[in-house]
Amino acid sequence: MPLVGTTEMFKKAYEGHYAIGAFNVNNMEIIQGIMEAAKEENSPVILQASEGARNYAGQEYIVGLVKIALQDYPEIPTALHLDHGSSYEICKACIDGGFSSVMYDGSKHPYEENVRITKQIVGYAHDKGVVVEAELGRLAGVEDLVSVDAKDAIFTDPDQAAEFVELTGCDSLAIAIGTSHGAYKYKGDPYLDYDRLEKVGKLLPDYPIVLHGASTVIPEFVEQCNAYGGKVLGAKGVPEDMLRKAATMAVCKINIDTDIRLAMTSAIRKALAEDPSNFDPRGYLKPAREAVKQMVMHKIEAVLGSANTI
Ligand SMILES: O=C(CO)COP(=O)(O)O
Ligand SMILES: O=C[C@H](O)COP(=O)(O)O
Ligand SMILES: [Zn+2]
Ligand SMILES: [Zn+2]
Repeated sequence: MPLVGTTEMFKKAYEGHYAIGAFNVNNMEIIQGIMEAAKEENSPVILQASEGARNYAGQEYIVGLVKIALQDYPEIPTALHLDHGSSYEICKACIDGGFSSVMYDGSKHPYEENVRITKQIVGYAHDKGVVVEAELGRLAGVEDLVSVDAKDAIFTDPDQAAEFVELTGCDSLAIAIGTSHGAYKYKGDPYLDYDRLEKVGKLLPDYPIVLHGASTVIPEFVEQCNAYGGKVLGAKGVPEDMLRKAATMAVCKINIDTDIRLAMTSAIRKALAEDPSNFDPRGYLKPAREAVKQMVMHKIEAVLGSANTI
């Protein structure tokens, strides 16, 4: 099967009250680990590359590696997605280069400009059969969100979200309801604004919503990092049961990068510490790839609910 867009997988996920995992990829081992997990779980998957990933590996390497993975796993519906594209030019380069889905993240721009550029990208992408994710709202840390006013200032406004989708024609929308990127998401208790998500769902029926910044920062992996010389202190993520609940609502795509980073790095630290004489990269990259696989399998089972949906 060639790369697919996300329309079909999101439709099934919406109807089935589960979500598709979008996992960030930067190299061969990460792609292989994710695809092995998708195969084992019989689940569709989204491989996503950020601008940082494009700079690190090179766009053509990423596309090439994913195409080879597809030959190995032709039965797995797989999308290749640009994560947080910051301009029309970068989205266009990915569309022209073989991606099946792109995100334009205009959330830092004024609303009108976000609408204008998103619409322009949707026009180009749809002509080429590529789907577009957009973003509205700010994925800030929520430690200061004590008041309703503060939430309204940062989180996505449901009415504006409905208008934005109508104006731009984007195929999915990332919203801000309390998640944020990285390993340090909350100073206080974890929080997701389900009321807001429900309002968005009512105003945009049958429409796929995306959650960024949805890693859980599983303590076991932080502890393993730190036990083998790491220094990851005070990290906190979104509890998995909270994400599972969001996946049963309008959320059809859940983005996970940090948990894969922690899984890989803790595996590499452990392997190096346990065999200090080893200097063969395969000695630590093999357990790292296995750690990616196990993490993705765990996410599919505990968070996404997308196992056996092919
Ligand atoms: O949203 C993400 C990628 O776009 C990743 O979020 P995490 O940092 O929570 O893994
Ligand atoms: O949301 C960002 C993703 O975690 C990708 O991170 P990156 O830009 O460092 O590749
Ligand atoms: Zn963003
Ligand atoms: Zn993101």
